[in-house]
Amino acid sequence: MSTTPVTVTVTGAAGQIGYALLFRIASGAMLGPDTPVRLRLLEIPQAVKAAEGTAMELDDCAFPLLSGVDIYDSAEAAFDSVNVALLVGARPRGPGMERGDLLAANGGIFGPQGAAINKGAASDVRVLVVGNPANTNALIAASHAPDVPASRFTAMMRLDHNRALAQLAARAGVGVAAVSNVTIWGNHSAKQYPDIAHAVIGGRPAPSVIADDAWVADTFVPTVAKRGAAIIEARGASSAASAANAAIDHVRDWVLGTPEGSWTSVGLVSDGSYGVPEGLISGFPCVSRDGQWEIVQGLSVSESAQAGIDVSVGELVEERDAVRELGLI
Ligand SMILES: NC(=O)C1=CN([C@@H]2O[C@H](COP(=O)(O)OP(=O)(O)OC[C@H]3O[C@@H](n4cnc5c(N)ncnc54)[C@H](O)[C@@H]3O)[C@@H](O)[C@H]2O)C=CC1
Ligand SMILES: O=C([O-])CC(=O)C(=O)O
Repeated sequence: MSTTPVTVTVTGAAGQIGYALLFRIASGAMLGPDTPVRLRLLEIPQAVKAAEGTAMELDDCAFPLLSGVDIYDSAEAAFDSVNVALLVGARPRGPGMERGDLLAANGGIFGPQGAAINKGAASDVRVLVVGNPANTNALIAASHAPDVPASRFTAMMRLDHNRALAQLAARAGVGVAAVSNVTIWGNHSAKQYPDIAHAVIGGRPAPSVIADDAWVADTFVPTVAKRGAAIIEARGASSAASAANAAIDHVRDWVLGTPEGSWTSVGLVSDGSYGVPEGLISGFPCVSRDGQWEIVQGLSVSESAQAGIDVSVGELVEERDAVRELGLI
């Protein structure tokens, strides 16, 4: 076992996702069974007491890998020496809202947090933004951290990716482990483009296993893209356990590597690949090698897929322009 703990900061630690996330990080599900972790919880002052309750429960689990829990209401203190930063703390949407409607309420959180990461984070810092609208919030945070490579700021597309795997597995009547290489392009929003063109089901191309273009276009794509709203409608609150699980999957693959032969979906800064304007944080098919995300290159993109990607990327451009207007980047 390694002896130096990895410092993991979780913002919004007293919230719903925080409650589903912290115990799994402390159990070793995120960084592996040999890596001790030191948790730093960031909350707003009014929620510090609730975070203290969560920290008491973490103690009571007696996790062998948990080397300490500290609670902060200052971003600078919480991100000092951080290796993995999970930016969850932000308002969730309610029924009838789109995630983009949260920009005005949440955008202001991510500039100061990006600046604090720039100031104090460890040189290997990896950042995952979960708080919505995640892609544009990640853009805001990255733009306040000029000394940190932009590729270290990622946005969570993994929940959409996992939703797509589950829908395909159910349709094909196979276990979810038999499905791979789905891509969620663009924005984590209702305009995302879930793409099965290169997906594999049980070793065979997904389009020929499913063999039903109408189901893909009229059922699969909207089910995945609108799943967050369906959960809010059913639960009366936004996805929490599945979001926490996706965050664990994202960071685990980033640090430990994606399984050989398969990729996942990551909100990563664009280098211009697949026509996505440079600098936007967009969903791409990605593999992780040696602890770095790389966009999978050379995939064929049909005309209709490109149209779907363009719509979603257009929304990212609008969000970027809106936060520019608000002076957030
Ligand atoms: N990217 C994704 O796939 C998903 C994103 N989300 C988003 O994650 C965010 C959190 O969701 P929940 O945990 O359900 O919400 P919640 O309302 O239960 O918890 C949010 C927590 O963040 C804290 N917070 C607010 N401002 C903060 C700040 N400046 N610094 C630190 N903490 C702060 C609040 O005090 C609260 O405890 C929401 O924006 C939600 O929309 C939710 C599900 C999936
Ligand atoms: O839909 C929401 O507002 C929460 C979220 O991002 C998701 O479940 O994908």
